[in-house]
Amino acid sequence: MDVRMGSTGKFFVGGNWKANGTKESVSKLVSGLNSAEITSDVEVIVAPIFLHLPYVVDHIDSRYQVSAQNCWVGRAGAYTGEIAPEQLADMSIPWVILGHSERRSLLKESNDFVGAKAANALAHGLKVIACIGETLEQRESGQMYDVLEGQLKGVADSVSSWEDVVVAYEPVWAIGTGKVATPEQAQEVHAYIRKWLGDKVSQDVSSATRIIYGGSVNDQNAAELANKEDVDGFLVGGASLKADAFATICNARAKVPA
Ligand SMILES: O=C[C@H](O)COP(=O)(O)O
Repeated sequence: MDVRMGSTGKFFVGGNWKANGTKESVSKLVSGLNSAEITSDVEVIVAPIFLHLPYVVDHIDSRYQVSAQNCWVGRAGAYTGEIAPEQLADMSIPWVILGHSERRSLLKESNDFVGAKAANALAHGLKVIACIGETLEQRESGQMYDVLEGQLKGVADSVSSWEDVVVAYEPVWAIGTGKVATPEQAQEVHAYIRKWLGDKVSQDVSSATRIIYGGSVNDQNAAELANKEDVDGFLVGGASLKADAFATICNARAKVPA
């Protein structure tokens, strides 16, 4: 087993459906995924909106796991509009995406808040895809590593066990823009994240934690990115809404010559 590939030893691909979908389109997407050919060497997660979670849990093939796109920072209770991690667990939802840049920018989620949510989700038995990433302005003004470190520290300060954490590096400038990071850019940042985990958390966590890339991944560019040493998978937005394209992305590592 490749020790970098986390406890399951598998390449990891998440499909973040964001706030997309109707009953009809989600039903078609689930059917398409159920008949897609996907290598067994990959762990695949799909993340519909809260409303569609029960349908997807009930109808998607067991080759896929289901994720929420957010959860509350505390327990269930008087928090209007929120959904607590134990409620997701009760609905057989094993994963949650936290700290996505759309929530950080649009909803002003801070590094500490994301870290607290991650710790709370883990404490209630969920697995966490923790997202980090810099804006173009931050990259071009030389602040990229400070920004990434602040985001990593937000998680590391709150989380004591990393076994059920996947880190998603998603440069904001690449999300939904069609401007994918080059394989070299992705590798450079993934290597930085792995080193940071080794220096600040532990070598074991650094070796075992999967670091996945997100930002304009599609069926054309996935294989080249998957070939990079520290790219352990993908978090896919737009292309995850098409079953064929998503299946190709899921199989991207399998297509890379050893
Ligand atoms: O969570 C997924 C990312 O935001 C990437 O989205 P995208 O593939 O549409 O660029």
